[in-house]
Amino acid sequence: MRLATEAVSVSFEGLRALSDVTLSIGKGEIIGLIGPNGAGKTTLVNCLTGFQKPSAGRVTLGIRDTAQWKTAKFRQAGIARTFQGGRLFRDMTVQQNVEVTAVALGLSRRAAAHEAALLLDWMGIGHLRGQLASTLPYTDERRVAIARGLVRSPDFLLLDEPAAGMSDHECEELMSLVRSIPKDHGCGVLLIEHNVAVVLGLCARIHVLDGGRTLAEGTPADVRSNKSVISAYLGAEAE
Ligand SMILES: Nc1ncnc2c1ncn2[C@@H]1O[C@H](COP(=O)(O)OP(=O)(O)OP(=O)(O)O)[C@@H](O)[C@H]1O
Repeated sequence: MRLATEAVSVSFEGLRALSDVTLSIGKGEIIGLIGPNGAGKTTLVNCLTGFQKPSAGRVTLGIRDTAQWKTAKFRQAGIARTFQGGRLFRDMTVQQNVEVTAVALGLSRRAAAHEAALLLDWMGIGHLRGQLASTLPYTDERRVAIARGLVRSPDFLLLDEPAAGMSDHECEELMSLVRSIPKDHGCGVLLIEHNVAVVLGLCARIHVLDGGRTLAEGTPADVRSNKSVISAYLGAEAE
């Protein structure tokens, strides 16, 4: 099963945020989504997760067209995401933040508590269970957000710049967890990440957006050698 956009376009009052973008993610794959600020990366993730309806084109999950789906249905159907800001419930503990998602997705309180504990341990933050979300450093906030995304084993997890603002070391730690998500949780991952070297090292395929359009897509080797990517975006980093 694949999660896909087919020729998706999005316009905001005349501004073309996305034009004709076709992309797909398979279960078990890690796909990188890169591009300069304003390229349309978050808008594409919003389309894939039901937070934005395309102005044209389709978003499909397997053979299902999602056009009539409400936002909540995407998560119930196994498409999870994180947000740039983390979006935790600040007055709840770390454990409660994960539990409420599990309850919202149909687990009993008891099963939700169990699953939350397992996921927090997997993320390496089990010891923070009782801490209020408002007191967390942003590195741990992002981990809690990913744990929430993994509740009830989604088929796809879309991560919107989970490592933004992290040090190289923190980013490396997080990316080694991201790398093991397909194996340990059985889902496909789409990763937005500004550090091109990280994406090239982690992702089987990479999609490059620029000004809302697909500039290139392919393996890290394809992207690294693509002339328009080099001149428009990668510059010296690709040399
Ligand atoms: N709700 C909205 N209303 C109007 N314009 C929007 C809206 N959301 C995004 N845009 C515009 O659409 C374009 C694409 O934005 P988007 O956030 O998808 O880019 P991005 O690649 O995720 O950027 P960044 O790397 O800065 O997060 C930008 O010009 C942005 O200003």
